[in-house]
Amino acid sequence: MSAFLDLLPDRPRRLAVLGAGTVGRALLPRLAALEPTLSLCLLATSRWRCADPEGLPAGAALAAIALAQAGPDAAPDTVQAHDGSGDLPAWFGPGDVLVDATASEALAARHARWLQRGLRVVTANKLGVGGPLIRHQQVRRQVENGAWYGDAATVGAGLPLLRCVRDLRAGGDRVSALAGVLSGTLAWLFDGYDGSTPFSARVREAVALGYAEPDPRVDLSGEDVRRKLLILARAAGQPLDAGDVQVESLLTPALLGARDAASTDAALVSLDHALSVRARDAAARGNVLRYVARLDGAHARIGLESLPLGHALAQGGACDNRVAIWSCRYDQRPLVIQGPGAGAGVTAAALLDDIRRATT
Ligand SMILES: NC(=O)C1=CN([C@@H]2O[C@H](COP(=O)(O)OP(=O)(O)OC[C@H]3O[C@@H](n4cnc5c(N)ncnc54)[C@H](OP(=O)(O)O)[C@@H]3O)[C@@H](O)[C@H]2O)C=CC1
Ligand SMILES: N[C@@H](CC=O)C(=O)O
Repeated sequence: MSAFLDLLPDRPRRLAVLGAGTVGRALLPRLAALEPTLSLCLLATSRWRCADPEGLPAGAALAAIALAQAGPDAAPDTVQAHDGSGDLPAWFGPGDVLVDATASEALAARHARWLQRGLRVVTANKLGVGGPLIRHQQVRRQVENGAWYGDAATVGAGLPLLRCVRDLRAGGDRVSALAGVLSGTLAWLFDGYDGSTPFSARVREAVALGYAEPDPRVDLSGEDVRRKLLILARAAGQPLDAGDVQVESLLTPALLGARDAASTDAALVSLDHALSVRARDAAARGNVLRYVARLDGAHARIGLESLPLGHALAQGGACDNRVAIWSCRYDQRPLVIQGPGAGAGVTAAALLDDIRRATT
């Protein structure tokens, strides 16, 4: 069936974009580059969606959903309420492209089933291949059977990290170790931080810049980095699960206990003292703080490190990710990849690249 549809000359592929937040909104204007081979037919947030098998104008769909979100009574006829479970219209089928631009656990749990149905899945959501090992394995099984899964945006916001690890393995190389800064938010927070300004104010800025996860505690706890390290480790042939990674969380009890966005924001000040002490201590030694992920064989750990200024992993600025890869080929001096690792623009561009690959 999928192969048959792929051969149809005059039917643009349908595109569904789930998620219209920082990343989803940045993707929409870029889709014009893929017309007329691709037609946006579904746009959804967690509670509302616009859908039309013949195609939707992206700007109007976004505006209609925004009206519905502002107040259900204002919802235009073109918008329907939905339960966020990822049920798709019957007309969305094999050969069509689905983009997951959410951080939804429920949607990530559907990736393998969507692939099995013949959909091409492109994701910024790390909970698919960076979630439970079994979920990763289900997705890989579908890919081995010919399904198309684009996950470039999940690590380094599209930096050629995952591709590099996979290419090394495909060429018969063996990735023995990885080390790097994998969080754009934490890179940005610790870039130039010497403890003299409130860390909490920096976190608020990183959220405003669109670097942080929908809940910034996912960055501060190391959970976002854990997901990325799992994705890289699995690509390197290490079938690790979340519990195999030793993680140093930066969360304080006050942040752990926060119940909603407002109390999380208020609890951010609890970070200020502890982190300023660590930053001043590092500065006194001529060092800087970096939140580093390390994989050595099957051993994985993540945490805050005090590194000399000249250290390879202390380089890079702003939200840069910087990752060193050791393999048989790169055994004496590692291969190093560096660049912006978060932000709406680079992430949306990485999704667009994957959508283009999925449709050509
Ligand atoms: N920001 C970045 O730099 C990067 C982000 N990513 C990943 O991109 C994803 C999105 O991040 P971001 O845009 O910042 O997050 P936002 O919180 O800004 O947006 C998330 C969007 O997803 C929607 N959503 C949530 N659950 C569902 C659901 N079940 N069905 C349909 N839509 C749903 C939300 O709707 P509602 O408004 O109703 O809640 C919202 O529109 C995350 O997984 C993140 O890890 C990856 C690389 C870089
Ligand atoms: N919150 C993430 C966004 C990209 O994955 C980060 O800061 O790296």
